[in-house]
Amino acid sequence: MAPKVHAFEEVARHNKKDDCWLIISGKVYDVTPFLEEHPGGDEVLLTSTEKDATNDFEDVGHSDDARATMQQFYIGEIDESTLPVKQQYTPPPTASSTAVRSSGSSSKILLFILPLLILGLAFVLRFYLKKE
Ligand code: HEM
Repeated sequence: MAPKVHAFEEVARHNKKDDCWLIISGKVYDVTPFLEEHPGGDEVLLTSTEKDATNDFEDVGHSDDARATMQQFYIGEIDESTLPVKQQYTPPPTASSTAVRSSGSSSKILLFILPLLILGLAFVLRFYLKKE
């Protein structure tokens, strides 16, 4: 029989002590009956719900025994396309960097306009002084 494919949203709803599902290496496990027996405690299992717990599971370096034990809790596969995409953190532009950028461009304009203004003023003064 083909394994049942679960959507992430559905799996994520099973996040309680009396109803706890985990996603590990693309597979879904209903570990509810194992919570009390888990040598690492029930809390770590509960905090590994609502996400892909593969890293959490592998980071501990579980034994082959643990991997054999988990088989009895297997209830299907996760629909990978429904897993939330890990967002890459891109820091927003800081106030100082935008200030530098904008002050940079406005000072360039000023550098261009200032000599023209001075030149214009010189012409106007010359015109009036000649008249007098
Ligand atoms: C179906 C899933 C899981 C099964 C069957 C399982 C089983 C086991 C077993 C049998 C042990 C004893 C040590 C060993 O044999 O490796 C253990 C320890 C432990 N597990 Fe899990 N585990 C599962 C998932 C998880 C997850 C998702 C975490 C999250 C971090 C976790 C965290 C731990 C921790 C912290 C220990 C204690 C390690 C120590 O004190 O040495 N386990 N687990």
